[in-house]
Amino acid sequence: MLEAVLFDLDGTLADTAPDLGGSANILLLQEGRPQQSLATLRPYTSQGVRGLLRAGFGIDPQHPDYDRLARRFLEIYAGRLCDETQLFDGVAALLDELENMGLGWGIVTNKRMRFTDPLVEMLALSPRTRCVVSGDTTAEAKPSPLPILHACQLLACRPENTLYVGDDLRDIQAGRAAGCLTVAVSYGYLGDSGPLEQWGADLIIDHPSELAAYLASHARRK
Ligand SMILES: O=C(O)COP(=O)(O)O
Ligand SMILES: [Mg+2]
Repeated sequence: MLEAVLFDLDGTLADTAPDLGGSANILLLQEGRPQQSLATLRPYTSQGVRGLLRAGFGIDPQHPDYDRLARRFLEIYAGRLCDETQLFDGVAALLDELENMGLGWGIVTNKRMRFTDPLVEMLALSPRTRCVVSGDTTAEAKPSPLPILHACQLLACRPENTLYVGDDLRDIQAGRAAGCLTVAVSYGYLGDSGPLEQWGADLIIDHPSELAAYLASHARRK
């Protein structure tokens, strides 16, 4: 019997790529570098600042300019967390459906708290989500199972009766390591982790409505 559904944030609940990519382009402009299209930056947004600096500047954390550029990028992003960010099509209806079914849902993201908390507020999800676990809430971030296990404690649900939904290989790895059922979404950022059919997810969906349909046939009222 399903007890709860936990979601990744970037690339799963919310399309944060326009603000992350937009922030990267502001930084590129300030540094006198050429702009990148959102289509180019989009797959890298799954890896947060590290991915965007790799895409925009071709640098990794070992590079001497990395810390300075990462700090600047995060300052810029903090000022435009939700200018263009919105829930993916079908997410609002899915969350309504979960609540109608009496299933609690929560957020487990690798985004840091200082960005997650205001963004969740601006997306009007704060009163609805049963937990917000960020990349720095627990000692380790995904692909460690710790954040998901922490969320299960907060929701008082058993991992084996919980779905974890995400758009990156590390989401599926974390969910499986926590003992959850896992769902991979193909509409997110996917990253560079190879075909999602090979991630080992229990279910793959192309649109949030497919999860609603799956839950309607599997979930029981609490
Ligand atoms: O900001 C990140 O590092 C990625 O965030 P996510 O875990 O919600 O996809
Ligand atoms: Mg994601």
